[in-house]
Amino acid sequence: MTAALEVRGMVKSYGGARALDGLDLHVAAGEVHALLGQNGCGKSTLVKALTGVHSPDSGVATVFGRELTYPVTAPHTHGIAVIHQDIGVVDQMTVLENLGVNAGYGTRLLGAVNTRREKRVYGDLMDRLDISLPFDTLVSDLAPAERSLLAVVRAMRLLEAHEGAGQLFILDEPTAALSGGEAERLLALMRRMADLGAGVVFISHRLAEVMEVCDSMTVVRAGRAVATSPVARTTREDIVAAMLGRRMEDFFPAPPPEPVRSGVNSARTRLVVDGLSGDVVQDATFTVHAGEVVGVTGLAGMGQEELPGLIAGVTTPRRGYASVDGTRLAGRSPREAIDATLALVPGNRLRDGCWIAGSAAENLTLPVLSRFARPWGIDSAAETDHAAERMAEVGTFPNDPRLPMAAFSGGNQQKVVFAKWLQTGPGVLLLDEPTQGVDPGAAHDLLEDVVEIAERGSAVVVFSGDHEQLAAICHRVLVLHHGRTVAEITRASGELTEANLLHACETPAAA
Ligand SMILES: Nc1ncnc2c1ncn2[C@@H]1O[C@H](COP(=O)(O)OP(=O)(O)OP(=O)(O)O)[C@@H](O)[C@H]1O
Repeated sequence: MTAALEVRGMVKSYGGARALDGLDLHVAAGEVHALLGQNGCGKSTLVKALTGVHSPDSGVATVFGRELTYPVTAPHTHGIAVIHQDIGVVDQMTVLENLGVNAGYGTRLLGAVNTRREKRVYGDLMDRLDISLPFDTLVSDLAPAERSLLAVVRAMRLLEAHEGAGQLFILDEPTAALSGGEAERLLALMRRMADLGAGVVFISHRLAEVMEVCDSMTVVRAGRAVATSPVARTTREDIVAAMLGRRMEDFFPAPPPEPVRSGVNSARTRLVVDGLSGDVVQDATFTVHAGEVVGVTGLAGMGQEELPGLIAGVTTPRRGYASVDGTRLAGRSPREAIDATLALVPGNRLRDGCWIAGSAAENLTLPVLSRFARPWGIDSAAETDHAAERMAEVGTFPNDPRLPMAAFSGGNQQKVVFAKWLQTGPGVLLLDEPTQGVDPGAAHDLLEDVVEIAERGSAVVVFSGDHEQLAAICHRVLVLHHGRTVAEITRASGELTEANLLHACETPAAA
């Protein structure tokens, strides 16, 4: 079979640290190939080397038989397209305008874009891919998966403009922010792209999806390929063992013992949400007790993205309120919520969670900076020691608080953001997609911390589209549909399963 991508002995160091240590990789044309590994094992570094963000120190990469020369310029002319999670489509423009952004094809010199012809070309392309997107719809009105489909269509058109080159698509955690049904649409498209002859590399921490869509996989550990095999001949447990270098018994920790919620010995109510409404969320009303882990889920756009910000005062509610330990929040500032010991670990790490140019220590100590204030200024040695301890607790790699956040892999940035809020000992902890982009080993460790903090008496709310995770770690899960709570599934009922949660999200009337 033709090799879409052949990498031999690729090495890349940052300073003294080797991110790639002689990496080998073979991706055949016509297959979906999973590139797997712990956070920081070198996956993004490989992608950056193939797309010219930086050059490797040594090693050879061949795309459809043509060897790349470094630095790689204009990767699309070599047949390489990368679809990132943050896919770079413009919300305020229509689908067609987005498709035209990087395409000069329809234009004549100083002439207008030939819209009819462009629509026909893209229409044919979408037919081949077995998808359809409404050309005149604003991208902001598309479903999340459709934004990714759009990015793929745009990339494919760009590659097809270079006849002769094959097509190598690298999808870097494209489904991380999608719920189950939405992710399926993208998986189907990946399959279709491979069936049309492209080589498709799927970088993901979501192993269920890998098992579903991929033909083969390579596991990378510390910059080297440590396992490669057809997916049909491996198991999820084997993959994780290859990633971590040890077997993991359970993918998720068990929730803490269920607190008693009513009666004389009942656990104290820590969070009250009463009639809270925003743009999407309507009349959210629930309580969370000390020691409880409560999930909130729904399909994309149903309100679970908005609710954490409403509770934490990041967005001012239209109606209703939240209170923490009896203190009613006005909902107008996050500071007020933080003072009431409510912590929100935000979902979009780059937008809300971290200061990318700052060091890990500066990011981590932000909520507790006053502890390091001395008459002469900040005691940065104490600050760094403190950050190193907290980072070790959540297993950040490398454990060097002086490095800028930009030097950490995505999953490790998430661990720093997590540690930042855990250290405040929150009475109420809101976690928005807490393990997005985090590898299964690290996700297990982070969730163990969540369980522990609940055991120590915090009230925890997890907002997530990952139903397997919610079913595993929560005492009960609320399901939102068009902003309203349409179901509450409890562990005690024995009904709290991944399948039931998905069913309740997709067919709310039956829930
Ligand atoms: N600009 C940089 N400066 C210093 N070190 C870096 C830089 N970029 C990456 N690294 C280091 O290189 C290693 C590989 O990082 P990379 O981003 O390739 O990991 P990854 O496998 O993509 O992880 P994730 O699954 O978390 O996205 C990590 O140890 C990371 O800290």
